[in-house]
Amino acid sequence: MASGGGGAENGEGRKGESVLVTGGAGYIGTHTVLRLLEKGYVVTVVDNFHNSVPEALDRVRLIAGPALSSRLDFIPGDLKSKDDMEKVFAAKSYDAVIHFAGLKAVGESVAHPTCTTRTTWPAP
Ligand SMILES: O=c1ccn([C@@H]2O[C@H](COP(=O)(O)OP(=O)(O)O[C@H]3O[C@H](CO)[C@@H](O)[C@H](O)[C@H]3O)[C@@H](O)[C@H]2O)c(=O)[nH]1
Repeated sequence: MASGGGGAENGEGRKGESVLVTGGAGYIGTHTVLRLLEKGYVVTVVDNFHNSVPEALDRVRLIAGPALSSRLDFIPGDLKSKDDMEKVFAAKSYDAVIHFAGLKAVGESVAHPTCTTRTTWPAP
């Protein structure tokens, strides 16, 4: 997160700051989203469920409870699609982006090297 004011430096988070989490339905993503909500951030997840399921975000909402979940938005989207990304950035402004929507399985990267590269280093 950017520095300057607030309590982010001592681990308190900055209430109301908006964070976009790509791949927020994945393993590390869901844990991070939950922690961000607990810290007071407004969180938007973009994910195409390439390697996860919608129920993962349902479980985050269940654990977080209705109050914290009211600060969680989900936008379906593919990082390789310029149209999808324009929708994500038209929806609101973000104070920070955390990029977890990477493909890193060795077998998949050997079988589909172009797709892996374009996803992990977004092309649009
Ligand atoms: O083009 C893409 C590609 C991926 N994703 C999403 O990005 C997320 C990536 O999450 P995941 O595949 O779970 O990766 P990690 O969170 O890095 O977790 C991986 O790495 C962990 C640490 O090694 C392991 O414990 C997990 O089992 C393994 O899934 C998933 O929701 C995907 O659907 C997209 O949205 N778009």
